[in-house]
Amino acid sequence: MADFVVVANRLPVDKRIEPDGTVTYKRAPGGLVTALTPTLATHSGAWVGWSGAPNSTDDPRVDGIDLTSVPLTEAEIADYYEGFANSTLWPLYHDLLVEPVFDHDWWSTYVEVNRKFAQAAADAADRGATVWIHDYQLQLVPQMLRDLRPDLRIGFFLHIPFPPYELFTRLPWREELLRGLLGADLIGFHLPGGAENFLTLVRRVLKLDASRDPVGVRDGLGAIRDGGRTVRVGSFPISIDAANVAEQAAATTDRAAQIRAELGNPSTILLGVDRLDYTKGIDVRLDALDALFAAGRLDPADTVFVQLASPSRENVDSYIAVRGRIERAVAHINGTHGTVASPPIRYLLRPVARDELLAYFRAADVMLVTPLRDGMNLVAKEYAAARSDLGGALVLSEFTGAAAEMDRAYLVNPYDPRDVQDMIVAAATDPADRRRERMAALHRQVVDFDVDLWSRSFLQCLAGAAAENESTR
Ligand SMILES: Nc1ncnc2c1ncn2[C@@H]1O[C@H](COP(=O)(O)OP(=O)(O)O)[C@@H](O)[C@H]1O
Ligand SMILES: O=P(O)(O)OC[C@H]1O[C@H](O[C@H]2O[C@H](CO)[C@@H](O)[C@H](O)[C@H]2O)[C@H](O)[C@@H](O)[C@@H]1O
Repeated sequence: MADFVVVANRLPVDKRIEPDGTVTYKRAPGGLVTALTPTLATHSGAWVGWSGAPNSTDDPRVDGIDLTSVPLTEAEIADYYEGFANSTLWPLYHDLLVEPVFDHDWWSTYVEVNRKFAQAAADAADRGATVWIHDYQLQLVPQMLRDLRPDLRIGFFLHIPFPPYELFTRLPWREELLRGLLGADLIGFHLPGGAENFLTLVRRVLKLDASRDPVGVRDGLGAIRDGGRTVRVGSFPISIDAANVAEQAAATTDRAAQIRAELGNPSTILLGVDRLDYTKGIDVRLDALDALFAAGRLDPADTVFVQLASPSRENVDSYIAVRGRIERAVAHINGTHGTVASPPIRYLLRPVARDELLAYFRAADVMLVTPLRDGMNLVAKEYAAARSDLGGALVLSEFTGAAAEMDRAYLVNPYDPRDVQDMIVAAATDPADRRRERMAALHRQVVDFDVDLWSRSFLQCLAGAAAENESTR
């Protein structure tokens, strides 16, 4: 039994089957696992999640963490993960960038799968344990778990934007989702705006007494009175292990120089690093580069843009469509502005090893992070952390959570093509001392506000909120 349990859609491990048939597990390098490893290591920690493959029941122990697999059938993966989570909630919570699908069968499967996760968490948690539930895939788990185990301290964190009343209330299941979340003692969002949207929804849809004061960052929590309990609501912007990224990136100097040489030593290397998702605005930056080459504002013979894309949710129609759009744009730009020997766009559709990624960060003169909407965007923070040499420049969409903290980036409105073009040119051509001064501020920001602060501040507020509820039980 564990006294600290993380519940997330995915387990934090990569499973490998070796050529001789033996199975090995390696800790996945994701932000969440990095953030929570210290807490998991100092407690008897457990992690409840899905392996990413159908019907997996392995429960390995990796790096001192007990992993509990929630097995999902192929039909559940289709209806819960690809369906309700990523074809209904994901587009609805990301400003309707594609049309969400409202399907009652998907909803039924979402309820059933959330129940499986709640039961697995209830089975893993010791008496009075702290359980931290993550993200939009599991919004019903807090209340389901509270019904099963009223003794637990329950926190919930949403990693994606939380929409305003006018969008959220399109959901036929809006009351059930709000009620599901209210099972937590503390509900965390990246930004105060998400927390305030939630308070408004609870007041208007559920007619509960919810505070109206602005929510602060890691402070100034909102409060909802629900029967005898108080549910606290706050803003906790996630970050990265910046010191570690900086140290590892500094060790890639040789490889970074080699990358520049492999690309033909152009004057300017631009870089994009993303999951292949329509929210990330990969097409926004490609369109801007096409226009800049056509107008002669950037020289395609002396500029290279490297887009490293990681395949994502490949069975979902909107992801198949965005891949097609991006690949057509890459072919169009190279065909129009390049030569056979030196195409200005280099595009890779597979995940890149961590060290290699850090070397690309060190090689890039300009990092392009142009999402149309993004809860946080850890790539922007990784780039700033990697540039302890104070080189490079970050072009960052105002529609990312990261923009709220990284205001010394070259901020752009991704919906305004001219603004994106102008900012790319400014980031590439501003005097070196101005670029350096901006990067120094960004680097300091990510080092000072790291992922440890994120998890510590959330867990501290959770302990306070839960103790308050326990004292009135
Ligand atoms: N092509 C890639 N190869 C390797 N890692 C990648 C690639 N694309 C993205 N990543 C990593 O995945 C994570 C993405 O996190 P984030 O920017 O917050 O967006 P999201 O979680 O929505 O994908 C970062 O840690 C980033 O380094
Ligand atoms: O699990 P997948 O379907 O493969 O998707 C990967 C993750 O994508 C989302 O990430 C979000 O969380 C990041 C960290 O807080 C944040 O920076 C980013 O803006 C979000 O998009 C998703 O929320 C995770 O659940 C997925 O595991």
